[in-house]
Amino acid sequence: MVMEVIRIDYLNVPKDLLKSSCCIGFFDGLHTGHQALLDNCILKAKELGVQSGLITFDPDPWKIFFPDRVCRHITTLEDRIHLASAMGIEVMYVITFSKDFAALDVDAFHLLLQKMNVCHITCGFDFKYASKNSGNVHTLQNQDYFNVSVIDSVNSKNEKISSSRIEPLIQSGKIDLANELLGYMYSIEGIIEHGFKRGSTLLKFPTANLGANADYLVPSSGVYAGFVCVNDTFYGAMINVGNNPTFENKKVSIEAHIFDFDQDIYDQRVRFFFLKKTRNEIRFNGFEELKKQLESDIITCKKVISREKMYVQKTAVLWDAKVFEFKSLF
Ligand SMILES: Cc1cc2nc3c(=O)[nH]c(=O)nc-3n(C[C@H](O)[C@H](O)[C@H](O)COP(=O)(O)O)c2cc1C
Ligand SMILES: Nc1ncnc2c1ncn2[C@@H]1O[C@H](COP(=O)(O)OP(=O)(O)OP(=O)(O)O)[C@@H](O)[C@H]1O
Repeated sequence: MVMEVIRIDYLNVPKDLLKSSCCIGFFDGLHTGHQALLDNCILKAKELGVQSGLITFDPDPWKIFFPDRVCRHITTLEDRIHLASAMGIEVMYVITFSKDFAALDVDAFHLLLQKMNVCHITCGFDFKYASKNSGNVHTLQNQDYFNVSVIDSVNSKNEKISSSRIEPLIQSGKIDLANELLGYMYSIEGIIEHGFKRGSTLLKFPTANLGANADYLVPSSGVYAGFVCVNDTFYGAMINVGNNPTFENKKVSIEAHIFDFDQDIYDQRVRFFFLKKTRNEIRFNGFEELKKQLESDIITCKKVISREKMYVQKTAVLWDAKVFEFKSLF
């Protein structure tokens, strides 16, 4: 079923919205902590016989208050919409975040939710809202319009799972740990661009170069076992992030050698999935050394991918894709 996406600009709420049970927050990453909120929200919707909804904000509040700061994310708004739908949410309310919206007091915020026909709210124990974060779970529970479920902290290793905990894991290359907290494989979407063509000519290792959407967090330099999703199919791949020190490139590139793949995908929109970092980027003394390393990278990355079958399947389901089985290791 296609999820409905409804924009709400300031207090202009479309008329006749259906009754809903909603969870509320920014939800970058829709990680395993967020997923507990979604599960409760969907359960309550079923109990009450109403739609399940997710209320989020766009743009990121940080962009409104600090417009000059670089602000990267685990997921774009489009990803959040896609993942929420794949996780069973029926309607997504995207509230335009502005200085006026941020200035609403607690009562005005409650009134907005009532106008949206929300009859149940699910939020986390630390949810804050309204002007200067004056609203919290206690003020939310102390109004008369809707019921509230507060979800206790979902932890890993005695620490709350949060978007801000996952971000540095991605940026430092600890992708396997980030994936554990996300519950699926981290990914970056973009368009395949032309590289320097050394891969296909001199190295005989063709690579697809990703012109990544600038909203995403980029994993640190190094080689990763992962996948490239082309036309709803996950192809096993080894991905390099870095400036190719052997060739002293000026710019950091994100490129993948896709296993058993020979399609022309220039200018296509694709998604790179990161499973696990296998090594750092190295400066080699020429093509031959690099080529030898790439041959052994294939074996290492195929082994990593073969070990993580369940995990991969879970991510593919979220992205409505099938997984292409690459040829044997040798
Ligand atoms: C799995 C993989 C690992 C790589 N490792 C390195 C590396 O350690 N050092 C390096 O300088 N370049 C590395 N590269 C990048 C190659 O130098 C690059 O693919 C080659 O120069 C072709 O670039 P082009 O597509 O822009 O022509 C790696 C590429 C891949 C796909
Ligand atoms: N681990 C968690 N356990 C329970 N509730 C959570 C957890 N993480 C987030 N929430 C709740 O999910 C909603 C969305 O929160 P938010 O988008 O701020 O996520 P976050 O991961 O805490 O982000 P950040 O790290 O940027 O603060 C809020 O209601 C929040 O209280």
